[in-house]
Amino acid sequence: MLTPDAPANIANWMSHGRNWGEDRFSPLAQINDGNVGQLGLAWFDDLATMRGVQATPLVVDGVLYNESIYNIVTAYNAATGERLWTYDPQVGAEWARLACCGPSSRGIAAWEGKIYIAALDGRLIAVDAATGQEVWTVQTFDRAEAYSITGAPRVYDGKVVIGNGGADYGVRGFVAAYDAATGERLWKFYTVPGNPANGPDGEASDSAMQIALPTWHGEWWRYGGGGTAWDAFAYDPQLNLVYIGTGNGTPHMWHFRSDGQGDNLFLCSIVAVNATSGEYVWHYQMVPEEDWDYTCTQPMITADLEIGGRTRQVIMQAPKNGFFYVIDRATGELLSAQNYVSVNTWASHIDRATGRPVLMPGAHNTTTPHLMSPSWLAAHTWHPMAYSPLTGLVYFSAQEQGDVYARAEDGEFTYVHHRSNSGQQRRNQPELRARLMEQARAEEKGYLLAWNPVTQSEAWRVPYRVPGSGGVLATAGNLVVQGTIDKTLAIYAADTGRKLWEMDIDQAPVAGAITYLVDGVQYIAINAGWGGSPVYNLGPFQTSTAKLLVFRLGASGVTLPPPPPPSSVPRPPFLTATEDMVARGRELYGENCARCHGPNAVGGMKDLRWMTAETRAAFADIVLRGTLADRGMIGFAGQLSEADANAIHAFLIARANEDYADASAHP
Ligand SMILES: O=C(O)c1cc(C(=O)O)c2c(n1)C(=O)C(=O)c1cc(C(=O)O)[nH]c1-2
Ligand SMILES: [Ca+2]
Repeated sequence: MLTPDAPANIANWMSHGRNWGEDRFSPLAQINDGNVGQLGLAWFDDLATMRGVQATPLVVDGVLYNESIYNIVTAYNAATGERLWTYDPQVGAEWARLACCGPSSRGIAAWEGKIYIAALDGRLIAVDAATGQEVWTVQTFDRAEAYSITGAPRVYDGKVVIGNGGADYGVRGFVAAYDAATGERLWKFYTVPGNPANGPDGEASDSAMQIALPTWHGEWWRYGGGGTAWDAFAYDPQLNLVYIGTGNGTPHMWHFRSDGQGDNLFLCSIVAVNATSGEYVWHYQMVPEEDWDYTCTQPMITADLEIGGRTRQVIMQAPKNGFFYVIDRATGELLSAQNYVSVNTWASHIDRATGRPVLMPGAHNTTTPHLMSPSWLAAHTWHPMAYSPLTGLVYFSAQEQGDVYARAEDGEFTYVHHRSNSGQQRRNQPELRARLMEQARAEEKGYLLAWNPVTQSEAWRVPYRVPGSGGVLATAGNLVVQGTIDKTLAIYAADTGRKLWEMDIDQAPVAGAITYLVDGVQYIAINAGWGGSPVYNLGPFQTSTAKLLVFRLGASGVTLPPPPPPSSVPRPPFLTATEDMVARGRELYGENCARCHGPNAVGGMKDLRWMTAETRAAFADIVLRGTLADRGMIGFAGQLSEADANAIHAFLIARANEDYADASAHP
């Protein structure tokens, strides 16, 4: 059986992180630091969407499998770009509302002649890799709950492992494994406990809930509790362990979720489970008392490192909270942890003896607004990370991006099904809030970081203008490949960070690149489509559609279509609403709109500051009655009133007036 790790598989990119340890390091070196200057565009495919495309393509034996938005999968001849088949699972556009950051998927899985698609609406679908014909489909979650899937499935030992998202709305996270041949469910592992009155779930490997239960208080199960495994997994076939990265709690505010008590296992943890049974083996919790939408679903990489004169089997992660962790992957013991960005609002350090963060005074949320950096916007989020065993360095997109947090007053928080249930309030002390927000924006940084996991120190960095650059690939050609927020694809020397090659592509890829070999020729491929979490740094106008780009040495003659001319910035209407109404709109915007349209209404998949007069006239119809539902902007009539929509519009007009002079100067 040809596994992703097999040396015979050097030409392929068969699994999400290339191998089961997900190091995103390719031993291919035909394209290298000596000749990368000759890299040119070999072929591309226009994905015909303005949404972010986050998927890592796969390549198996000369066929490239790619996934666009709404889980549409296309197979290509990997050398020529000829389309072989397309499979569209027909995901309803309304599911985009339950995906915080767009209807994108981070990828697919391949195994024994099948391609596995984890659809946004919870279906796990196996299609024939040769024809794109559906083989089997199972529904992985209850469609009445606020779950969605954006993460890539993985196949380990003939089992398809898949998690889900939804902790920002209110669900109970779990991971399940299905027989890759038949779709039969083999195990299910909950990441947080359910209502203790209901007893164990006989269908799940539930023993770990006895460990988790004492760490929860109050009535968290009413809200689901969270802990969703929405992105990263890794697998060690010798230890027979599947590593699960878990997410934040629901509601975000610890005070409302768990009466402000307890660690709340297994939120923001790595949990190792037995690959055969789904039974708990060990856990390490990065963020006890989770209170900030910090997630530990970030990419995990296994490696064998020389630490203190011994070879250690480790798993590494750089989660949202800004610390880089090196953990023994057999036992879960913390070997080291060091901050890779400035973290001085959350924790001073991680105590080696207890493995716990030493929180800064004032880190936990109160009703007074305070600035947290890192914030939910993440010091590093799902963007693929790479590790080169040749340089011994880990490469990832790091950023310093704070945000203002304050929790609602007691009695002010009411849970609403299918809605963002953060437990925050965005009204108190608006002047303090505005000042902190300004400070956060002024302190923003984004860079490509090369990190030594043994010494826990920075090797080099490439600073960018702003946060928001993409995933990373490392190769034996001494290359590190990254899409940048400056709308380029860039390649750096893996040992020094020196820039070797860069191309304008009029798109800022957030996804990770891959590399593969067909008929002795090495290619580099990447999805270039900007969107997802830090959705606001590209400026008000994103111009080109998303594209799959494929490069090789010496390619010439293939050029991208010229970018459409930027549209001008429409002058916003005068602000006539009261301050109170704007404040109410700010709050509603933060709870309902910010995840897609950007914090503080900057950027997003549609920048709402720069609506045309026609869109403004139709605002309530769009927001409440879903007149743009076919584009994924579903109506919020169940959650918002006419007055709410007007308040949100007033807030957007206020924001547009604040920023108009700047935006019209730099369209
Ligand atoms: O709590 C969750 O279940 C959940 C899910 C997702 C997701 O599925 O994309 C994200 C997050 N949280 C999240 O916290 C986050 O920052 C985030 C960024 C992105 C993205 O696609 O860029 N997704 C998600
Ligand atoms: Ca989240």
